Amino acid sequence: MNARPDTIYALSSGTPPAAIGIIRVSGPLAAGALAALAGRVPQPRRASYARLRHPKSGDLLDHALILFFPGPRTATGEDLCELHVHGGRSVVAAVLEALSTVPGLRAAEAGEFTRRAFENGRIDLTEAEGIADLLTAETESQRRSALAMAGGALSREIRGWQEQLLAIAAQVEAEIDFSDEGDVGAESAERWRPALAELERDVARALKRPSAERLRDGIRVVIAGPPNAGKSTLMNALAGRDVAITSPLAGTTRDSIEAPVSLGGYPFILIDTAGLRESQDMIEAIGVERAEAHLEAADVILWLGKPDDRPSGPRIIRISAKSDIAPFEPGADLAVSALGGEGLDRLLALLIEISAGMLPAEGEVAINRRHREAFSHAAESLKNAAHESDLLLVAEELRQVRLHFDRVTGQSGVEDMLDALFGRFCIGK
Ligand SMILES: Nc1nc2c(ncn2[C@@H]2O[C@H](COP(=O)(O)OP(=O)(O)OP(=O)(O)O)[C@@H](O)[C@H]2O)c(=O)[nH]1
Ligand SMILES: [K+]
Ligand SMILES: [Mg+2]
Repeated sequence: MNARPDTIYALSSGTPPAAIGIIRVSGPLAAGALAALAGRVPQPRRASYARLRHPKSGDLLDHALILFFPGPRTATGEDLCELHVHGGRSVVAAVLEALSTVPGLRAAEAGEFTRRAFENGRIDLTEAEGIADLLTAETESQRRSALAMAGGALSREIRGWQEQLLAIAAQVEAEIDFSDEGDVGAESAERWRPALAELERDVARALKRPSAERLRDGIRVVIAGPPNAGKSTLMNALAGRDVAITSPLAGTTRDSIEAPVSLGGYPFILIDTAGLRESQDMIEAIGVERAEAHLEAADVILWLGKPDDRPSGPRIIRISAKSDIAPFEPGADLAVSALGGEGLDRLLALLIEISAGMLPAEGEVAINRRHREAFSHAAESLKNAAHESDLLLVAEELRQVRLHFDRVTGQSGVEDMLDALFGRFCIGK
């Protein structure tokens, strides 16, 4: 970073018009910006009323609430101020324009406030990721996991591991020094091995955590079966809206249709597919191929065919469909009438029960691909260390483990991913 960073500003609240608009200014000139527009800098961390005037023309822009937060104990780690103005389009535009005339100020880029928080050590990388996830969270389970991550749940855990690692490494180093002096007793040696094994277990357990990608994109529920089984009707019933065309004609659905839905606070992607049959129709045949590909990638399959014909897959709910007019299929898990509503509640409950195991529990964080990669490298090095007898090599493996942990929290080797991460944020965050 520069010795003296730019002072940046942006509208941090939602798109106008709105009741209020909150404009944030961060950087060494934040107080100066307040002085330029409000004529004074208020007492730290106290909201106060001010008339905002254009610094050049002196025109009255708005009546506002202003706040000043002196760094470094602020959201960005810098001097920070907020202008709570009326959220009309032209009010916000006028105040932003006025700020642009203050020398040394410039408009913030997407995610730049959060990036400064990271660069100034206010948050680590996992917390920044948690904030990014929180901004896009649409379901309860996404919000809970993102909140835990943003609140530092994963950082705290890694900090704990780093401490254990440090203690182990110190003992290994001490043994290396002793063995140089040639007086190490074999039985006093290697007391650190159990601690190493424990750390290895902890990291292995973390690797089994639910995937953040699945949490973000939803659990893939594929509705499949022969033509006219009632798949699209069930899709519409579960989605609560008319997503797919239904009709008495077999072969109505020819392409797959996806609908993201939130059920019981969990994110799902419902996928309706073409009825599985040998078809002479080329387009329908392609649809059937797609259906089979979806079945391969499904997290859960809702099977509406004969229970014995079911495809192989991890989790299958065999549904005896059209229970209002059709007899129960022996071997099915439950009877459902998508039109009449019978069995829909039980199906929903079953889906949610299955999903609960795939998504993070209360207070637990899901880990993303980046975390997973670093953790599996760390696990690999921990394993190598555990099987190594040469203490110098053990020490080297432990050093590698530390670097992998550092990568997760952003202490090292992450420059390449920072732009990608902070680019996910909107301007003003
Ligand atoms: N009585 C009754 N009819 C149903 C039910 N579900 C679907 N149907 C009817 O069955 C017919 C076929 O339903 P679809 O939902 O189009 O079946 P599909 O499996 O998507 O059919 P394809 O896309 O052609 O493979 C339609 O006429 C629906 O109204 C149900 O629960 N009860
Ligand atoms: K049909
Ligand atoms: Mg259909």
